[in-house]
Parts: sequence; C-alpha cells; structure tokens
Amino acid sequence: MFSSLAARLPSALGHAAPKAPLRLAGQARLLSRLATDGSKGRAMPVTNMRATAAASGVDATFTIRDGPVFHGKAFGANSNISGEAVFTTSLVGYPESMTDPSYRGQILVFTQPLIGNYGVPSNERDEYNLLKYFESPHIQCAGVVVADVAEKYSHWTAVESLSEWCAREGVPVISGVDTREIVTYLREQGSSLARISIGDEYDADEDEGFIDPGAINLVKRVSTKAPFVVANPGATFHVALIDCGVKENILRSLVSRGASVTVFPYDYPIHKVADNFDGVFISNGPGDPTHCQETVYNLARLMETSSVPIMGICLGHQLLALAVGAQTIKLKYGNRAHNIPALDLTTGQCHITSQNHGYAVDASTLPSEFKEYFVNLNDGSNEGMLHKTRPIFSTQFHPEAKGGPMDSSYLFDKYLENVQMYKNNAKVYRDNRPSQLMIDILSKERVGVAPSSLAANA
Ligand SMILES: NC(=O)CC[C@H](N)C(=O)O
Repeated sequence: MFSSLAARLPSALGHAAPKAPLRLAGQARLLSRLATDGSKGRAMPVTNMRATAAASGVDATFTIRDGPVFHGKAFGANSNISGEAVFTTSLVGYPESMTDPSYRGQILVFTQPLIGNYGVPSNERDEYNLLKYFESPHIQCAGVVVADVAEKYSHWTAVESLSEWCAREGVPVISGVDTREIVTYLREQGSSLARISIGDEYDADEDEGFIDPGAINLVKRVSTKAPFVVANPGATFHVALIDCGVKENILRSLVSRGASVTVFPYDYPIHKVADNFDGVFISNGPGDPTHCQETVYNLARLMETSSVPIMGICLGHQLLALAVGAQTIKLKYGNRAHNIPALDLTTGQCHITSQNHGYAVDASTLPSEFKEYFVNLNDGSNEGMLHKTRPIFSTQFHPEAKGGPMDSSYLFDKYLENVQMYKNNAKVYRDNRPSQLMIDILSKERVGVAPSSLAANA
C-alpha cells in the first residue's frame, strides 16, 4: 500500500523537510502540519517542495474530538494531521481558499459536494510578481474534507489535479464522508478540534493527537520575516502594510490602483515609520486576534502619534478594534462563505461579501469615536467600523474576495482616496487638523438598524 516507511511519515513541521528523524508511527501517530516560521516562503517556488507520496484511495478516518468518527478514502498526502475543523459553504475557489494564510492550522470541510473538478492552476505570476491564481505560495490549511474528490479535471488554467497538488504540498484530503453530517455537527457543537488519519493508524483513544492551533501564535508563522516592497513603477503613493498573513489579492488591489506597498512583519513598530508613508494597511491572518498583542500595541501607538489613513481587513479589523479598546469574541462556528450579506450602515446598501473568520468584534464595545460601519444580515455580527472624524476604517469581510464577489472592492478606492488626500494635505494633517479633510463616507449618517443579537452564531 505504501511504497516506503519514509513516504508514510508526514512532515512534522509542514513545508520544510525535517532536520531530525521523525518519530515512528507507533510512537506518535499524529503529527501537526503547522509550518515552521516563515514557511509562507514568498521566494520559494512551489516546484522546490519536498515530494510526498500520494494516498490515492486508501482508507482514512476523520475524527472529531469528543464527537463522531467518519470513515472515507484518503487523497493527497499520506499525512496524519490535526487542527480545528471549520466549514466553508463556498461553491468555488478552492485554490484560493486553501492558500489563504487565514486558514493556517485548520481542517477545511467543504459543503460543496464535488471539489477538484476544475483542477489546480499554475504558480504563474502577474506584472507585480504576485501569484495570479493563489493567495500565497503554499496550501495553508492542515487538511481537507470533501464528499467527493474529482480526480478528472478540466479547465484552461489547470496544470494538475487537486490530489496531486495536495500530495506535493504534504496535505491530506479525506473524501467519501458525509459532509452534511459533519457540518450539522459543527453548527450544533461549534468549531471543533479534529484529525485526519490515514490507513490503519486510526486510534480512537489517542487524545494527545488533537493539536489546537488556537493555542499557537499562527500569525508569527505566516508573516514575512523582513520588510519587502511590492512596487508599482508608476505609483503616486506608498503604503505600509502590516503582514499578518496577507493574501496576494490584497497586495494586488493596492498596487493595481497606483500604490507601492512596503510589507512589514506583523510585530514591526509601525508607529515609528508611519510618517514615511501615505497610509497604513493591516492584513487578514489566522488565529485568535488576542494573540497579536505586539501588533495591537503598535497600532494603538500609531493612532496616538500619527494621522495617517488606516484600513484593516478581517484580522486587521479585529486588531484595530482591540487597539482602540474594543473586544473580540469567538463565534460558535464562524462565517466562511462567498455570499454573506453585509449592510452598509452609512448608505443602507447591502453587499454580498466573501468571508473567512471565526472571531468577530463585539460592536457594543466600540469606543465613542468609532461607529459600526457594516453589519452581517444573517447573524447580526459586526462587519466593520469607521472613525467618526479620521480616515480610519476596517471590515470583517474581504473586499479583495478571491474567491467570492468583488462587490465591495470599491473600499480599496475609498482607502486610496483617503491616502491621496492625506498625501496632498500631509502638512495639515500633521498640524492635527484632520477634521477639515473629512472624506465623503464620514459625513453620511448611519442608516438602518443592526439586528440586536448574535443569536445564530454566538
Ligand atoms: N480571514 C481572517 O483574517 C481571519 C481572522 C481571524 N483569524 C478569525 O478567524 O476571525
């Protein structure tokens, strides 16, 4: 069944080849695929990855801690992994979702019953040297659960199958399980620790096998280790981006609109360099926002010492909220979908949004200088915040999509209008008179009423 013992052993530290011999299966059957620091590896081409034997159709189990066990067939890598099981109701976009660093350490359950039918695209790059079809150079989720893996694929961008890609990246896939039952369980019990075990390595008594990615600073693992620049040769402004696990399309959304972007590590003291830039941006990222205390501290200092325009997305929104003294909560099972309605409370317009998060800002804890910007029309959870007088706003949803609808990409235009205005009037801002330069959205009155409870997902 397996070609060699070496082929059976997963990479305990993710993408990097193990330096020390791994423990054998009988000693420790379940090894986390949480990657080593810096394994987001922007410079490392996918073709340099260590090959991992494919597990095409061997027996596998998906075990939820203190919950049911599902038996299916393994595809992708011969790796036993554990992580937090979460589900997405997105119909397409598995290459983008699986490479989104926000999914680091999670086992991604697709409710769409057939995954893989359009294959996996190449790691081609665009004119800004950003990946065209992926949101980071590697698969970020720990494992994948699907009802049915399509081994045959067809699409003009496809270069390999989902199973081949997962095998090469060391990520196991379990197929042939009832994902409806899994999702019903996760909705009722909440996001749960789980594991995928390949072949005869399943052992129901092995509690130590459940590794909780929530107990780890995942942002540290996906953030860049050193600053780098994504340049637009014709750029008219320059933005500093705090990389908590940034998606390629956030960078593209900024550079393609005329900005150059300097990307900083998540814990870089951004307040000390902000005045060299025309704006600050805070990216998406994995895990619990309260684990990023350095970033929260730096953002609080930034807002005290600079008037620079700020925008945050998802984790960036949560970190900004923590920095102004608000609180975050863990949702029962989170929001992961490409069709979530978010109401703009300044205009009354509803946008269909792309989302991937397990935590949310508690809007009732926002300080008086901020107001709620968007609200989720499904569960009433907060979807954004807006400073009442300064050019600072953030969203829980993903305006950059990938996958999902682009309805809210105009928010990048809004941000860069703020950046342009700040650049034009930097001296006025630095004289602490930002209220003379309010942007249009700030003057609009809140409309609509936020649903009062988070009943469905709290
Ligand atoms: N996409 C993201 O940035 C996710 C934010 C955070 N890790 C959460 O799960 O809520």
